[in-house]
Amino acid sequence: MNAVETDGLTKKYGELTALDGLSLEVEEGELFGLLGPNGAGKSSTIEILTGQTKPTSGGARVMGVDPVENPVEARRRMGVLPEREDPPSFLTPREYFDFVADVRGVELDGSIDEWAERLGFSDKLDSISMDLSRGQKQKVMFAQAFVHEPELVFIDEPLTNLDPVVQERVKGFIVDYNEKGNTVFLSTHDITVAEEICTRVGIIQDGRLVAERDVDEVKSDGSSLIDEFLDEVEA
Ligand SMILES: Nc1ncnc2c1ncn2[C@@H]1O[C@H](COP(=O)(O)OP(=O)(O)OP(=O)(O)O)[C@@H](O)[C@H]1O
Repeated sequence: MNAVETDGLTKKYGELTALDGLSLEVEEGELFGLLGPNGAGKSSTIEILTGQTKPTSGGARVMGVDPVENPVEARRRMGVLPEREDPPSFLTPREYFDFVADVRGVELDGSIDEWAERLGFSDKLDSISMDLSRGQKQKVMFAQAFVHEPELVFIDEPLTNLDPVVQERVKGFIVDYNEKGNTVFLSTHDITVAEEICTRVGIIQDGRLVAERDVDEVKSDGSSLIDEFLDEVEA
């Protein structure tokens, strides 16, 4: 089964066309990277797939569910790290994780302390979230996407604001999570990251999918994703 499908997705914000008939498929078990320059439509795509906004036209399915018609059901089957969202200002990270676990119907059993240890925010678990740095907030948001161990995770620009040590840990975690059989759909403008961890990438420009590449095939052809990307984006 496809974990993600979109069919002719179009998204307009007033006069501006952010997505222009985007069709793509991601199979279960892939670590798929939606790669594209600033403003290409990556976040708009993820926002539709995760039921945060509706397309102007076209359709989508995630794990067989229509996220436009059934956003609550679709959200139950996925984890989401949105690009532009913070933990609630007046909750501590611990309180926020308790809330997320409650909504997802899971027991945390100390996993919060493990997450905090892994990503390096143990000393902030009981601080009010509004006092956290940008990167610390991002770590909390990254962890909340995984607490219920979803089979499908959307992560929008996962590494922005993170220091290099944490970036390495986050990349390693994403790869391990995918190797356990879960599907990961990430968006990034960082070609090096896509080449390092993704199994397949789709290149998006001006709201259209302009190319798809199997990352191992690109490497075994002796090519690099940056050359492929520049060819497509300049074309
Ligand atoms: N709520 C909105 N209102 C108006 N225009 C928007 C809105 N959200 C996005 N856009 C516009 O839609 C286009 C696509 O934006 P989107 O955030 O999807 O791109 P992106 O590929 O995620 O970019 P980036 O890498 O810079 O985050 C951009 O031109 C952006 O300015």
